Amino acid sequence: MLVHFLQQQSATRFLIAFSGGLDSHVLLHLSATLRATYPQWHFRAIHIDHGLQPASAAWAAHCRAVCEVLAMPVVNVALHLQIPSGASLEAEARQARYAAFAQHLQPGEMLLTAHHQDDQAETLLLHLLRGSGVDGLAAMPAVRAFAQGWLGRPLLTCSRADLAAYAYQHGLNYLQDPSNADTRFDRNFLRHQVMPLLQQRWPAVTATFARAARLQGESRQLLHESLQEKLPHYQGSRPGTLAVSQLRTASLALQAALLRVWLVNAGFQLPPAKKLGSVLHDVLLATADAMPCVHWAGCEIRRYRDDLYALPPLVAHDSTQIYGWDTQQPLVLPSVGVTLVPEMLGAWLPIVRDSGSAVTVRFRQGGEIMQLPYRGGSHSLKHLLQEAGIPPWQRECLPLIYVGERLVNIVGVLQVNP
Ligand SMILES: Nc1ncnc2c1ncn2[C@@H]1O[C@H](COP(=O)(O)OP(=O)(O)OP(=O)(O)O)[C@@H](O)[C@H]1O
Repeated sequence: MLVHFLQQQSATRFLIAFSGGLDSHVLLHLSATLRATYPQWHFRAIHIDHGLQPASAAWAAHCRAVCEVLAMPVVNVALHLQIPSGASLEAEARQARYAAFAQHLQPGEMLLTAHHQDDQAETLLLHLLRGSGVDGLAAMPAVRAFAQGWLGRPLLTCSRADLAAYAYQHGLNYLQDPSNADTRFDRNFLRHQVMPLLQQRWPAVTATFARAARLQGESRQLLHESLQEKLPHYQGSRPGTLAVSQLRTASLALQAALLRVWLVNAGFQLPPAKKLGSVLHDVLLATADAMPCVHWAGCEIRRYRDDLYALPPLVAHDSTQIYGWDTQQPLVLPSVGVTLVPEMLGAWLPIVRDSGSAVTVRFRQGGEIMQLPYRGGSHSLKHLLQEAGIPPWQRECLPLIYVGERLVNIVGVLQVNP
């Protein structure tokens, strides 16, 4: 089954996530035995030492030794985790583990983990217990994009018993993590208490659950494809935004699904159900002049006029700063993440260079004026920004380029020539 899985992939380089436990030891061993017959495939392993158990350094040494015997190149990563008080140790370790995998995965390489059918059944149940929808119930896909390559799970069709039989047959010496027996953890409780009971009555329950997850995965994919097709019809007036009025014509279920796809496309973490509800009720239904904001880890949803924005949290910025600019080099403005280049001065550049006029970059304080000769006279910055539809939270962060005391460029919005 590993051969069949690998033959279906476009990748030819594989990084095996090797914890030293039964499942990943079998995966490592199977991969090592394939090398003679399939020289086009290249394998290496990675072991992460989370440093959370007294024996973890000895486990890392064991993994190194196993890889040496199998002549398998291995990357050893030792993590020094600081677990914030109140945080879940498991969740923090997992996050750090996947960050390390991502860091070491080469472009076009596929990370292989040893998740199997029993893991899949447990994952499905855990999601069911959390009240997940199709995304969660699809549990773990066999292949998904990951970092600069992919994450593949070639053993999803094998049961734990199959893997144990293989390990026994080949005399594999694998590690047993004592925490796997601790039924205070939900997954272990399902594994040791719930699944055996279900198996007494429905012997094929593990395979059945895994099939249910696979079917949900297919539904998820169809849904995803159809939503990606629909999304452009809901585009707002500015790049990356959604049109509130258009969204409101959709059913509630479609609104929620479109929001999720939009957020995932933009690389944001999905909101908890309650937050998504707030976006649907408080933001989409707000009056046109309201400026609601809903936020969760790494994301803020804001609305301005008819556009819905998803943004990284705004960082505090000192708008009283004034930068002098010699216009010879680009000017980096770290507080707003913008770099100005001399060409932004347009026809002012030769004048500035000849006359030696001072060029400064400022931010909005209130009361600024811009002269627009082609529209006759002076216009307030506030009015010009409103006219250009710039949302209020962006206004304080827009660099304003001055030649002497004359505002000549509202960066990204409006520029005037001499
Ligand atoms: N310390 C580790 N070093 C390298 N690979 C690991 C390590 N721990 C886990 N893995 C990989 O992840 C797979 C799943 O491990 P495990 O079931 O312990 O993790 P989980 O937290 O339950 O699942 P997930 O990684 O999906 O959250 C293992 O089969 C192995 O391939």
